Amino acid sequence: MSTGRPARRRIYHIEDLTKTYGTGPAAVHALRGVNLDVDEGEMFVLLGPSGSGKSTFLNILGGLDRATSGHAHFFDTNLTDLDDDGLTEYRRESVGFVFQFYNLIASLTAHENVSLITQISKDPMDPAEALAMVGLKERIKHFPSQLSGGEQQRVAIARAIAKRPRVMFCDEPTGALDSETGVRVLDALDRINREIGTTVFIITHNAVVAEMADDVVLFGDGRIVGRRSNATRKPPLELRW
Ligand SMILES: Nc1ncnc2c1ncn2[C@@H]1O[C@H](COP(=O)(O)OP(=O)(O)OP(=O)(O)O)[C@@H](O)[C@H]1O
Repeated sequence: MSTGRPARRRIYHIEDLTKTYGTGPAAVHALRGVNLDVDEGEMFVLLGPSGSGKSTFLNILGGLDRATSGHAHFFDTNLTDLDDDGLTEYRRESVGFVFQFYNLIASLTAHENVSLITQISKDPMDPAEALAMVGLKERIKHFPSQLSGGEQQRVAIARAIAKRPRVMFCDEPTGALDSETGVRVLDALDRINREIGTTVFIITHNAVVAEMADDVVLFGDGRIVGRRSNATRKPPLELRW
């Protein structure tokens, strides 16, 4: 059945992915066999209780951690086959990360924080263009201490997007923000997804955020226990919590 969406390439094909931390009686089964297909350009939201495996899953997809078994294909590349150098190259060229805490360098301006990444990227955006995309055109000369939490998070998003990654992984990007500020951060992610087609994954504890997604995945005890597609995406600026 047609979904009405244009045909897209598959960016991730995940098969029976498991992750166990530790061994013997102390072993923690963080992922117990996850299967998922993701099309390029999708906006994905991952929900689930604390400890259900969301961050572990994203860290493996982002090349920050390794699976215990199973496969994670990124287009034709099996991430689970890559050595450390291969994973580093994958992260550097294809992946942007946004975390709950912004990790900006306090002594550098917004523009300089973004430039640090563009200087080592193959085909970067102009840092000012990346900052304009997240609504910070007028703030490029400000230092982190002169910016609100939401603005600092948007600098972190500009830094992640400036190297034109194929995919963005965002782990609790609004976790430290109030609702009004949080929706502006989500709006920046929505804009990047729509305007340059970056595939975006957002982990959140906030079920309201799911309304802005194409697809919503629910984790429970190391497995995907639910998945749904939204017929329409709610604009982030209309979300309230
Ligand atoms: N480095 C690690 N060593 C040992 N156990 C770990 C490690 N990282 C995660 N775990 C465990 O794996 C399980 C899944 O953790 P994970 O962080 O993926 O869950 P989560 O759904 O992202 O939780 P939260 O919403 O609280 O961030 C938990 O039981 C956690 O304690």
